[in-house]
Formats: sequence, C-alpha cells, structure tokens
Amino acid sequence: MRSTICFPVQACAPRVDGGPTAVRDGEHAVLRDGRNLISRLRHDLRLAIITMLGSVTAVVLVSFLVWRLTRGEWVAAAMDAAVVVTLTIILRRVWRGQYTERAGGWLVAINSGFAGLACVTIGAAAHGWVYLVLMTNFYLAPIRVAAWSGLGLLWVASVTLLREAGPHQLSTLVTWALVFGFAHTFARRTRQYGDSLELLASLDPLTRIPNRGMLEADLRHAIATGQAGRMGLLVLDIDRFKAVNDTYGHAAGDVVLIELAALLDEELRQGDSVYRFGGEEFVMLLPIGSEDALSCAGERVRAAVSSRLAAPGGPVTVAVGGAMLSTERDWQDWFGRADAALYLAKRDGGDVVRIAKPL
Ligand SMILES: Nc1nc2c(ncn2[C@@H]2O[C@H](COP(=O)(O)OP(=O)(O)OP(=O)(O)O)[C@@H](O)[C@H]2O)c(=O)[nH]1
Repeated sequence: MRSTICFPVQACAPRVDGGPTAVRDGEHAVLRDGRNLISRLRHDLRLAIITMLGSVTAVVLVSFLVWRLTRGEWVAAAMDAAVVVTLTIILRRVWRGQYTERAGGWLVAINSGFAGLACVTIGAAAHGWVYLVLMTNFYLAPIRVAAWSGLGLLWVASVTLLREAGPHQLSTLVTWALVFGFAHTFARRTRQYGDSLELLASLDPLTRIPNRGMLEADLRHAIATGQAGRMGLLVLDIDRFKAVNDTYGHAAGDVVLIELAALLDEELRQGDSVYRFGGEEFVMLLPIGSEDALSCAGERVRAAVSSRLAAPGGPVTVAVGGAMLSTERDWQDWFGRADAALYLAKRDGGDVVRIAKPL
C-alpha cells in the first residue's frame, strides 16, 4: 500500500492593525490562554499540583506577611515576601509551559523547608503539613529530589517531635514514615508504568519494531540537528503483498510482515534504525554519506529480502526508494522524495532500488 503523507495546514497570519479589532484580538488571546491553561491543568497532574500547592502556599504566606507587618516583624515579613515573589515567578513560568521539572524541584525545596520551619516554630500545629508535603513532593519533582527533601523534612520534624517522648509522638513518627514510604513506592510504580506505556506507544504491536510515531520523531531530530548529507532514508514496500493475503490468508500475511521486520532488524548496522511505517511499508534510517552509498545499502537489503524471505507461495521481494537528507526543513518533504523514488521502483516492476536525485 502506498503511503499517504499529510502536510500541515498553513497557519493564518495574525492581524497587526490597531483599533477595536486589535482590542478584540487581545481579548481573544487572553481567553484562548485561559482555556489552554485549563486544558493543560486537566491533563498534566504535576502542573495541577504545582498550581494548587503553589497558590495555596502563596495565599497562606501573604496572610502571614500581613500579620507580621502589623506586628512590626520586618525581617520575617521580608522573608515571606521573598518566598511569595519566588512562588509567583515559578507559577508564571510553569503556566507558560517553562521549566516544569525545575520549578517542581524548587517548590519541593520551599514546601519542605517551610514545613520543617513550621515544626520548629509552631510544633504540633504544623504536623498535618508534614503529611501533605511528604506525599505531594513525589508528584512535583523527580523521585530522587523528592526522596531527599522528604528525608530532610522527616529528620527536622522528628527532632522537634521527640523533644517530648510519648505514645502520641511515636504514633505521629510512624505514620509520617509510612506516608513517606507509601508515597515513594507509589511514585516508583507510577514511573515504571509510565515507562512501559511509553515503550508500548512507540512500538508497532505486530512486528515489535518502532512505529511511525518514532520514525517522525527521529526524522525531525535528524533535520533539527543538521544531518544534511549525512543521513539517508530507505522506504521499502512489499511487492504484490495483497496476493499473499488473498491467497493464504491474513495470518500468513502477518507472518511475512513479522519475518521481514526481523530480517531488516538483522541487516541494521551501527547507528541504523528500522520502523514499520504502516501496512506493508517499512523505513530504514541510516547515517550514510552519499546517494551512491545509500543505493548500495538499499541494494544489500533488497537482495537479502529476495534471497531469504519467503511466503507460502514463494520468495518475497521489496521495492526500495531512497533519499539523502538535503535542504529539507520538514520531514514530510524528505520522506516525500524517498516515496517518489519508491513509486519509480514500483513502476519498474518491484524488486529494485531507486534513489532520489540530489536537490
Ligand atoms: N496480513 C496483513 N496484511 C496487511 C497489514 N497491513 C496491510 N496489509 C495488506 O497489505 C495489502 C496491501 O495491498 P496493496 O496496497 O494493493 O499493495 P500490494 O499488493 O503489495 O501491491 P504493490 O505494492 O503495488 O506491489 C492489503 O492486502 C492489506 O490488507 C497487516 O498488518 N497484516
């Protein structure tokens, strides 16, 4: 099956004239930013927790600040003000989509520091905050940062708690430790599930090789890192594959696809990658220096397939189209050149390699 490449729709240029329309555009932009933020808050748990904790901490600190000002405690008031300003900067950056992880780390440090300070200054009244901070730290920052901050807080809080020894203090200490342990385990499990999901999302379920999403990401990366003249792309399409399905059944077709993926995987050299683009079309991305070298690589793979791969009815062959990365800025343009070369290989009867001319 030939691939269909979708090109992005050209974005409309924004209006630059003044007057009432510009004011309305400004209002629309504010509304749009607001809607974007709400949608991101719905989908990004860490962003939602940073927003909730950051806002609540800022509001609580502002009330402390006012209280300290009325009592003339200037140094403490200045410290509160500094933390409120820091929190506001973090929240603004996070809402604009910048530094979520770093901001989370700062928030973890601020929250743990303040919870520890509160234990030292107001004692038992701050114990509820210790639970909250121990738990939320793991949603805000990388596990290691959260764990060390949590251990620091546990240490400070325990020292203040054990000034008076008794069953109440022991019970509080044990429940803090348990909350910390559960939050740590839960965060590790969640990260493992996240990693497995990411892996599943990047692999083709039938052939277990990287899928089209991975290919697009790698093509974009090659373009972004300036690999022009140093990266080549081969697009392979099985010849008359429909006949295999129609004659021997879909399951036999699936076996051919799996075996082809395994064979291409075996043919990879250092730095090469293979992907299933879709249907019976596969792609190889190779660090390679010229059209001639790309043609040789395509020929080697084509010959390997025709000599080693068989369907129930006989040998399987592939048509191969290739293109070196040139001045393209979009992966679709690069892929489009290789796909046009593949079209020529198909037109010439398949089981051949055609490489796109240099731009
Ligand atoms: N078994 C199986 N078949 C698939 C899969 N994906 C696509 N196909 C089949 O691939 C075939 C593609 O048919 P065509 O586009 O006509 O391609 P072709 O028969 O190889 O013809 P040429 O490319 O012109 O040589 C169709 O029969 C699809 O059903 C899959 O995952 N498993």
